Amino acid sequence: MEYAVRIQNLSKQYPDFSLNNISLDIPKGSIMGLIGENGSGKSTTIKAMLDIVKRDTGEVEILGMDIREREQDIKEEIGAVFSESQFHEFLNAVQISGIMKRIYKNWDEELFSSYLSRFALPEKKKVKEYSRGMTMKLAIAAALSHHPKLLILDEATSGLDPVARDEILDLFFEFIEDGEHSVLIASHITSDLDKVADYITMIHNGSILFSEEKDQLLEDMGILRCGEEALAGLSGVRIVGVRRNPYGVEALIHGRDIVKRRYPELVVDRTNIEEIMLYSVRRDRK
Ligand SMILES: Nc1ncnc2c1ncn2[C@@H]1O[C@H](COP(=O)(O)OP(=O)(O)OP(=O)(O)O)[C@@H](O)[C@H]1O
Repeated sequence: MEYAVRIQNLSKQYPDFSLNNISLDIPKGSIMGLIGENGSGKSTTIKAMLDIVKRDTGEVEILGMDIREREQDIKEEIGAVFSESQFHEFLNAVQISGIMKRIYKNWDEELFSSYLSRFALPEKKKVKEYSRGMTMKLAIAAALSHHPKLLILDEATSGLDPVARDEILDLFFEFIEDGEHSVLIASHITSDLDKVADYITMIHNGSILFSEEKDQLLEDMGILRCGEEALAGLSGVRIVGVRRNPYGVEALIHGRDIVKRRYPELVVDRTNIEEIMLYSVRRDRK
């Protein structure tokens, strides 16, 4: 398998936080969703991976290149969007295009202009007169207009309404369609990742809880609703987290198939990324 990104044992120590031995691979042509609570280390992972903050340990290979050796070449191949606005608020889209042309060898004015029309972004309006959603769309348009191979988004869709988000998600599908382009999205909007991600990595307290193929994860895991006794009597099933209510228990488990086969009398429902995230974190807090 070819990889767009390979990260091995990436660590970064801040006075009150440490990112611990993060290892993760993003196969070429796929969308990786990075999830985790506020402050879990998603942005630090992205920044350390891109050498925006200095990492303490670890190896990072992007599109087969070492970021420390070929930073400029790699930056030409990456489109990155962060949640904070990247453009000076007194600029308009035309002026931004002029600046980007000087930064990126492959800057494509026509492509940028076509994204502006597609997202209904006025060319002459200053960024400060844009809404938050418009600013995010502008940043995504700019990130895509130098023909990057890898798109990295850190909470970039959170300011968008559901219609605009859907539009952007469609764009991501188009982007990876040829198998040569890949996307890394750090997002709290787990429903977006349910829709588009091929892989999900969850970070918790600076460490990776899991990094797996989404379909496999959703196929394997399930929410079991039963009584305390039935839960205690399960075998061959790994319990990730449990919620108790007056009527019984709800547990996130690995091995939905095993439950169905061995315990046909029990109810086990499909789950989604949001439940996986909530139960995984609650386990830690019990
Ligand atoms: N420059 C810095 N100096 C010191 N601590 C930092 C710095 N940047 C981030 N941190 C700390 O690292 C931890 C992880 O922050 P990070 O921004 O990576 O989390 P996140 O998962 O992206 O959170 P969110 O979902 O809120 O954006 C936090 O405790 C934060 O205070």
